[in-house]
Order: sequence, then structure tokens, then C-alpha cells
Amino acid sequence: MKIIDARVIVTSPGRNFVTLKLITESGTYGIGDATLNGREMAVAAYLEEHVVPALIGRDASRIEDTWQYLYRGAYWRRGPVTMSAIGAVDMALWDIKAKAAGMPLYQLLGGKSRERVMTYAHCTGKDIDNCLEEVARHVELGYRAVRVQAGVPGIKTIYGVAKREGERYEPADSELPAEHVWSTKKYLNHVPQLFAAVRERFGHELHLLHDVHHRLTPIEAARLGKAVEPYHLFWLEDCVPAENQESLRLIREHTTTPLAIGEVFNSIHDCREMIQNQWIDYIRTPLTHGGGITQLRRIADLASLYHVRTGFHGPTDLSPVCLGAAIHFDTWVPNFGIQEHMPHDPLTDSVFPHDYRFEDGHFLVGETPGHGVDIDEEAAARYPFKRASLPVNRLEDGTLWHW
Ligand SMILES: O=C(O)C(=O)C[C@H](O)[C@H](O)CO
Ligand SMILES: [Mg+2]
Repeated sequence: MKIIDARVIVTSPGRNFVTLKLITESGTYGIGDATLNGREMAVAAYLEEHVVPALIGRDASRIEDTWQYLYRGAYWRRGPVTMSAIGAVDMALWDIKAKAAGMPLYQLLGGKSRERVMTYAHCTGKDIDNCLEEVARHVELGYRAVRVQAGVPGIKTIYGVAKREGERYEPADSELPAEHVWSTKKYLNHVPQLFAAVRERFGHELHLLHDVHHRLTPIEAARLGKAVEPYHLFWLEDCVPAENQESLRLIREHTTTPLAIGEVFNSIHDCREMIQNQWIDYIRTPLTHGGGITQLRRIADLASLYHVRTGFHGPTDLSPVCLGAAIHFDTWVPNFGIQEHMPHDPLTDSVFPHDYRFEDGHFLVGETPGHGVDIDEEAAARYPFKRASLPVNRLEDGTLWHW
């Protein structure tokens, strides 16, 4: 089953997405997501200039060999641009294989390990009261797990909180990076109050999550983990930047709050040490940025040996293609934890028809052969790329910090 054509489709229905479509001689095609928020055109060029020419004529059924060919063949290995490109190829090849077998992807992976996939929503408010209303709204929608983020008094712009009430949150909201100001002291004093308020109003049944978005030092993260212990979080996410995996050790030694990390990782080597040392509880690396199903299966299997579960990154900057493939993976993977759900704009959904469904706080996998997500190329062509950058953060004295 030879690959005879490949198209890199860049479209912006509500936000930017890069999609790879691989077409085989039998007419069966596969779709992969290659979106890297704020750096989309780097992946599009990598695919167009370096990957697509090498794919034409290759046997689409040789998924493992193609993964190794693209990974080892680049010589340089790893990195978010390379791995997102490989992720897209891999996702498209699994889509083709499952379509050729006449099976939904989860069947090819090994079949169902569960009937439905628990998902968490984002509840954000400009202040605690506002955030409580958002939690109430999401509980009403059926969610059993919510990520809670609120504005912090004295900090003007905060991660996760939309600029204006009722608006969707989109961090890549300006052509060049917007500058935000960060205060660790104000943040650390405020977060425990937020969780106290949520538990007081909603009790202890609801799963609560929180994303620190890489902003603390290990000892500050340890302090936050301890401070929120009475509120029994499902996880505390990205509490430190994790280039230095060992920083997780110190946090782990101080707190029983479960830790999740890995949305910016792209290789099994980025997370190996923290998994093997059991410094974390959930691994977040998504299919797109993590080199697709082929590498994520290895990461999940490694994690399963150390009681670490999956918690795939799933913001709107990963397309419905990534989400659809992730739901198949989640349905199969034995050590599943939770799936992030930040609903896409209806315009995005109209360009990417899909068969997954949300019901009662869970995703239900579809039965269409493949991963169940397509792209309407005619519709995609109506929304040209718009450059958008993620913000940068500075401390109050002007020092550049982690965003
Ligand atoms: O969804 C999350 O947990 C995120 O941290 C979202 C990131 O800010 C987003 O993917 C950046 O592009
Ligand atoms: Mg995050």
C-alpha cells in the first residue's frame, strides 16, 4: 500500500492548525495533527521540505519502520518541531492501517480497556466567586473533574483566565508575544484560598486539578503542594519547568499532592527519569508533540511499570485530529488517568468532522474505521493562517520568567 500523495494543510478556523493528509494508491487516506502553537509554520515547512518528499513511494503499512526512519534519519533527533512532524505522520499511518483493517483505531491497539474516558474541563474566573460560578456551570454540564484557575489580586493577566468575561481563553492572542507580569508571592498566597472555597461549596466528590504552568521553583512548588493537601487535588500540573527532571524529587519528598507533568515533552527520554523514580503520578505528553502513537505507547508502557498514569494534554491548540486519536488511545491504554477537554470552537469542529462524543463528563469513542476524524479541505481553505504568538512573562522587576 504505497503512499502516492501528501498534503500539508494550514488553516485557521478560529485558531491555527497544521494537518497532514497522506494518500495511498488504493485511495485510502490518513490524517495527522502537526499543530505546534505559535510555531506552526516551522512544522509545516519541516513536513513539506524534508518529510513529504521521503514519504512518497513508501509502504504505508510500515509504521514502525517509518517512525525509526524519520527519527534516526534526521540525525539530530527530538525537538518539538521534528517530533510534531513525526507525530503527524505516525497518526496518519495508524489511521490508514485501521481504515484498511476496517476497524476503529482502539481495536487495532488492543481493544477496549474501558467503556468511557473521563475528561476534565477548564473552570476559570477573574476572581474566586467568578470561578465558583464556572465550576457550578461545568458540574451542571456533567463534568466529574475540573481544572480550577482564578485571577490573583495584584496580577493583571493570569494564565488560563480569559481577557473578557464570557470569552474563550486563548493564550496566543497577539501577533508578537504579549508581555505579562508575574508575582510568585501573590500567587502562592492566593491559590489555597481558591481551593478552600471550591471544596466548601462543592464538597469532596468532584475531582479538582490545577495548572501552575511552570512558574515555581522546586521549593515553592513543595510549599504549594503541602498547602493544598487538605483539598485533595487530582493533580497539580507543571509546578516547575522540567528540563531538570531531578527537580521533581524535592517536591515529591515534601508533599502527597499528586503531580502531573509533560505537556512540553516530546521524547521518552524527557520523562524517563521522573517516571522511573516515581516522582510523578501522571504523564501529559500528547500524541502530536510526542511523536504519535508509536512513541506514546512506549511511554505509557514504561509509566505502567511505575504506577504512573496518562493524562493527555488536550487544549484547543491541539486539533480535533489529535483529540480523536487520543480518545482511541485512552480507550485502550491500561494505565489511563484522565483526558483534558477544552472544547473547540464550532468553526474548528466544522472543518474537522469527527465521531467522538462527550456525554456525562466522559468521551465516548466512535466506531468509524480509523481514528474517526477527517478534514474538510474546501472549508479549511476559507481560513488562511494568521500569525499568533504565546505570551512571555516578566517578574515585577522586569526579569524574564517562565510563561
Ligand atoms: O492545557 C494546558 O494544560 C496548557 O497548559 C495549555 C498550554 O498553555 C497551551 O497548550 C500552550 O499552547
Ligand atoms: Mg498545562
